[in-house]
Amino acid sequence: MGRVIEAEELTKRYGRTTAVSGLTFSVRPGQVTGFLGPNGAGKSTTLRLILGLHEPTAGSVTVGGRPFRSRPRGLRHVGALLDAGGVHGGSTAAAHLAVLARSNRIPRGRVDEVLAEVGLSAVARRRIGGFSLGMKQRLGIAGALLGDPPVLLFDEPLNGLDPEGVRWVRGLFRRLAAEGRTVFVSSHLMSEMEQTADRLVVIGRGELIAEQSLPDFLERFAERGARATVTVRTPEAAALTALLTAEGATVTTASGAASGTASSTPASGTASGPADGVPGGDALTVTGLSAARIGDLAFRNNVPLHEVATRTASLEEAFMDLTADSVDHASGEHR
Ligand SMILES: Nc1ncnc2c1ncn2[C@@H]1O[C@H](COP(=O)(O)OP(=O)(O)OP(=O)(O)O)[C@@H](O)[C@H]1O
Repeated sequence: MGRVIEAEELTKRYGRTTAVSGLTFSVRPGQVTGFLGPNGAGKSTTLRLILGLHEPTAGSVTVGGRPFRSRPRGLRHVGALLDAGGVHGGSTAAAHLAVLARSNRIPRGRVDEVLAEVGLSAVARRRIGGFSLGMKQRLGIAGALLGDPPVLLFDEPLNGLDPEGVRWVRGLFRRLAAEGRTVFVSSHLMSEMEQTADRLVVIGRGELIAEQSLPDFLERFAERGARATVTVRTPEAAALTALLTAEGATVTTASGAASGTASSTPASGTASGPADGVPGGDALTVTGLSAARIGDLAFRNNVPLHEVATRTASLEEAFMDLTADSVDHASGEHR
C-alpha cells in the first residue's frame, strides 16, 4: 500500500524546546491512522509541519511525494481540522466556509453540501461566536471536507462532542477511509483511538514510540503484561504451570513468587500430573495467555480448573504505562 504522508527524521525546535525530534513515520491511504500521544507530545506541531504552517528545523515531511506548502489551492489536496476553537466568532458558519471556498477555487455549492453533511444546515446563518465547542468541531470538519480532498488531518476532533457526535465522527472517518482517503487523527486518549483507528503512530516527548496496526499495538500491551492477567485456581497447579509456561505465559503463585516463565521452562508437551510442590496454594496469576486459551489447554490435558477470572487493565492505564517516561515535563503530567 502506498504511503501518502511521509515524515523523515522530522525535527522542530522552538527556542530551547524540542517539540518533535527525529520523527520518521508514514501514513497510508484507505485507513484511519490514529496519532496518539500524551499532552505536549508534539502532535499539533507535527500536523502543522505536515501542512507547511511551520518549517522543520531538520528533516522533512511530504504529502503525495512533495512538501504540502508547494501545492496551490491546498484544500483540494489536504483538508485539516486544527484548532476548532480558533475560528473567528463574528462571521456565520456559511460565510466562514464561503471565504475558504473562494480562496481555494471550490464551487460555492460545496458550502451547503458540507454544512448538511456535518449537521449544521439549520445554523448556517448563525454567528460562530455562539456555537458550542461541539458545533465548532463540526464546522471545522466541514472546512476539512470542503475541497473533497484525498488527505484529511484532524487534531483532537472528538473534543467537545457529545456521545452521538462521537459516533457520527467515527462513522465519518470510517467512510472517508473506505473511499480510499488518507485519514490521520490525533488524540491524547488511547480509549478514543481503540474504537477509531486501524493503525497507530504513537509519540511521546516528540519521539516515535510505535508505528503499527492497532491489534499489534494492543498485543504489545499484552506482551508487557499490562493488558490482562488471568487468575486460575486448580488442584493441579504444578501441571498447569508447566503447561502455561510452555505456551509462553508468565505464571506466578498467589503469594507472588514466579513459578516459571517462557524462557526458563522448556516446552513440556503432554505434562499433566498430580499437583504438589507449588508453594502458596492453588491460585495462579497468569499473564500472556487469554482465559479461553488457558481453559482449552487445561481441558486438553485433563487439568481441572476451579476458577478462571480475567482482570483487564484499562487501555488508558496501559498507554500511560508505555508513555510514562516520555510525558512532557512542561505539562506537569510526568510521573
Ligand atoms: N509555537 C510554539 N512555541 C513554543 N513552544 C511550542 C510551540 N508549539 C508547541 N510548543 C511546545 O512544543 C511541545 C509540543 O507541543 P504540541 O502542542 O505539539 O503537543 P501536542 O502533542 O499537540 O499536545 P497537546 O495535546 O497538549 O496540544 C510542547 O512542549 C509545547 O509547549
